[in-house]
Amino acid sequence: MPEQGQQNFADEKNPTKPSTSADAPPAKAPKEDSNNDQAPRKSPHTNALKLSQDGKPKSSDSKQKNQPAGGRQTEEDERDSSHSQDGRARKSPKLNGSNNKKANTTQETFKQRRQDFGGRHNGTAHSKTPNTRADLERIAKGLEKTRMRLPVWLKKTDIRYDLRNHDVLLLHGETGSGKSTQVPQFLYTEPWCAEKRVMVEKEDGRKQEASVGGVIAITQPRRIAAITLAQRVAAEMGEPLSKGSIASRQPGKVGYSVRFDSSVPLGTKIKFVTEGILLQEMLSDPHLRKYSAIIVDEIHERSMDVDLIAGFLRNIVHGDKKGRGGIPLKVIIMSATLDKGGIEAFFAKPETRPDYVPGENYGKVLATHMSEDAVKLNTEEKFNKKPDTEVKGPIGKGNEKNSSQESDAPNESRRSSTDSSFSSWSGFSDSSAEEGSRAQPGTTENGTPSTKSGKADESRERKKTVPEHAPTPKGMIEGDISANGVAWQYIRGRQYEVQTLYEQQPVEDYQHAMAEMILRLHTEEPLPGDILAFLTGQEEIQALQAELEKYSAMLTSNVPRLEIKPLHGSLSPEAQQDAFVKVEKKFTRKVVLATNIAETSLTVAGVRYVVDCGKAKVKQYRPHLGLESLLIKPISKVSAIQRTGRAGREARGKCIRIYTKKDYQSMDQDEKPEIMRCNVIEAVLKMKARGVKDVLTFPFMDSPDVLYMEKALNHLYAMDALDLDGNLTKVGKQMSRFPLPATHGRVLISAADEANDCVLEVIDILSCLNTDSEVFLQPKSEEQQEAMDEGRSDLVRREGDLITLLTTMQQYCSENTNRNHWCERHLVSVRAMKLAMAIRRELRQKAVDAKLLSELPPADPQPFEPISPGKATVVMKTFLKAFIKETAILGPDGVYKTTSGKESIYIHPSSVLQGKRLEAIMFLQHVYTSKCYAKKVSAIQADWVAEQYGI
Ligand SMILES: Nc1ncnc2c1ncn2[C@@H]1O[C@H](COP(=O)(O)OP(=O)(O)OP(=O)(O)O)[C@@H](O)[C@H]1O
Repeated sequence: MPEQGQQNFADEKNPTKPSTSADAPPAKAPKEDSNNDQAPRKSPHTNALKLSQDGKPKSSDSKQKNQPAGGRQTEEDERDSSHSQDGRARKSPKLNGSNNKKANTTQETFKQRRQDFGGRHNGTAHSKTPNTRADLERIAKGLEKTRMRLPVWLKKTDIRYDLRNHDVLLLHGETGSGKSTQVPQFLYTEPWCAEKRVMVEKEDGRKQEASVGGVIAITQPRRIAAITLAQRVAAEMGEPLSKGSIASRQPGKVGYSVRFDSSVPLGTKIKFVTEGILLQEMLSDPHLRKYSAIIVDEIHERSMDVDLIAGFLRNIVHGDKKGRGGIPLKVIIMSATLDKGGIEAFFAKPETRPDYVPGENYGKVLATHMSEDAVKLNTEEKFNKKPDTEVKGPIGKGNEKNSSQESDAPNESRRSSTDSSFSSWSGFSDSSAEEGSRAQPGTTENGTPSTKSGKADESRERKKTVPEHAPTPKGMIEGDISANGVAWQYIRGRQYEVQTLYEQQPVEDYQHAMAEMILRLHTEEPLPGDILAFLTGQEEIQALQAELEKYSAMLTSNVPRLEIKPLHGSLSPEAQQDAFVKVEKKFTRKVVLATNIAETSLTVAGVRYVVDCGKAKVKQYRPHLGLESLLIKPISKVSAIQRTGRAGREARGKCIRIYTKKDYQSMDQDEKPEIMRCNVIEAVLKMKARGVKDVLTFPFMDSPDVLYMEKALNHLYAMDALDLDGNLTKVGKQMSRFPLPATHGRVLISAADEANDCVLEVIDILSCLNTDSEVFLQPKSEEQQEAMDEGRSDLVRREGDLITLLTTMQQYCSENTNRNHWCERHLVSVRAMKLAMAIRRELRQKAVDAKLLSELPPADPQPFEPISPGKATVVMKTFLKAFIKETAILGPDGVYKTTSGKESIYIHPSSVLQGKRLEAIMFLQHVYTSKCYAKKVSAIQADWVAEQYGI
């Protein structure tokens, strides 16, 4: 459901920016998702699944056995299939395995293979933690061979060599080639990476001795990637990675730091961080003195934060380095879908590219992130190989007609070798075939050298062997060998190949098609081989999970069990980690249903099949309304390639795209950078807080629209964060130090004014607003609605949602028996409340540090005292200071009109004020679908608005 980004703490990509979480409306809510206006949901296999009298699925007709899954069209062939003309009516998959004898006899092999497959301690979430150094070393030893087979290993020497001679390296390597896990390990022992004591220049020009360097930071767009990569790298290095405060007292080389969770052992050399955390660190360490190198991973995502980081890094790289005592900061930019030319121009020494001007490059220098050729290389050419290399092994049988023959006559009705793999569920993979399918590093699957220069690269590799911990050996050139100062490496090949399949015809209902495909894969593909499916949001995931679980219960005993795991931003970190755990149960296949949170960086243990719906929720700013909306849109080619790359990481795999090849070809090359389509108020505040005087001349790869910048500057000025000269005021400085969206920070500061004196109340409300999911669970039926109305009657306040949230938090905290039961009774989310409590603790402490509170309040539980109407008015007026533009007045026609744009707006069904006719409202969020809904609504008076506008 598209909606305005909810401001929240735990947003994956940026802890201080609006969340993309969406909540399901109550049963009686109108259909909101205009982008998702589809026919009523059908069960998967309505055409297909035949149930016997006892409700169990019957086997479908034997013809089905030979049909390709969903009549897919591979990259190189089209064929007739079980599709009807409209491409939707696939025939039934067999839900009772056709090869149960093989299945039963191979269960032992399966068990064995699962152990070989990586074991428990491979850096994925696991149930048992190794205790001793010896355990850790054993695990690391076990992973060594796998590491050395990664394509990036062939480039180890080149990478080291380049960074001894350049400050910037662009690393373009295919998904799964080993960039994120191996590159920091190649570099942390390099001589330039040692910590040094030097004289640095302070902001006031005075000199002082300080430590510079010693640590490598690797930024990730999402917290889950930062955590799982740190776990993996720690496992590969035989290093401990404990949680919480113990971690900071224990020695170790690998750590991570994300919002609300960090593990940074003593002596950390490699630290995975989210982009937001690195920006936060720059507040106190603008020269990044702690670091010898910053690796910016997945730059293609072009989040607002990564664009800011790139600009700051460019300034450090080309600056005078006095703040670092003359020690250069190495910058490594990595992606599987890298815009090489554009980023190279951006980081090049300015004197070498006098024609290059940062700032207006989207669609020109910086577009596109990948050249068409590179995309081709990653997709079409890759799969256009000789059929025997493509289909041998566990997925295909390798004995059918080859696909190149078929591609000669694409319209003929025939089965390709690839299709055969969808014939029926047929037991377990053949390990020898599996081994055979492994693409050797540096070679393509048919054995030819994979790097562009092939043998030349290998001999260069031999010549330039740099032993660990060694100074530059003879023969290696010291000094800057590239005039523009930017080195570039390309890593071709991933460890295992992935075959891409398309729909033959556009699907009418992608959710239905996804369900059908998942079941089809499950019933026809051998184990092991988990499935990762990409959907657009939480509601879709929940609906599909319910559907699959229902069908799972109907599977006959000779078909593996299904274990469904959701993976989206609104889940707790623990619940997210659950999706990464290898399935321990026998004869079971894991199906992970994910949003684009899993699109880049991640290796989800066990996954061999990816099913991609081809869509995602995208945030869009409308400056004239001052509103931001989430819309479901087709993804870009770059995203499709990244999603495909989630398969083929532990074994060869398949990616099934629930769209046609034509759809793929018509996709945009890449996503417009966030900074060009979103509200930039957070970015402007961050720049100002880090000393950028003129934000319009900041070296952005792509500059936001001047109108967006002006809006942001005006808004900050209206909130007293900037003075007339555009300098940050005391209020602005305080705002930037709170881990909150700018508007929320402003409210908190106003709350401390003597006239308001409501800091604790405001913190309670902000804590609830900044969780990553809704505090109130939505009823799913009429009965639940009734139960909820009754259960929540003591929480609901006529002043609206903010005061209702305050009452909820206060009652929850006063509960001294069982808080979980309390949540259950009130249909309140236990998880959201736990997170809200963590945020509350942090905000209270920060409020004391910022002197907004004189001391910490007494510990809970405290007796509950309902807020008085007078105080409630004060609290709402405090919010109005930052949300004056988010107000609306009731018109004579009974419709609210926004005070800033005179747009019609309606109270969302989830609000306690829904259906109420009030003089005026203030809303903190909105959902823009078929019409504009206001969320988090408060009942206010029109003269408060006039007062605030100074009318
Ligand atoms: N948590 C993990 N569990 C199991 N294997 C892993 C894990 N993380 C990485 N690997 C293995 O290491 C390989 C390389 O992973 P890595 O993340 O370094 O690749 P990458 O080139 O950065 O990929 P991408 O561009 O998709 O982020 C994976 O293909 C997988 O085989």
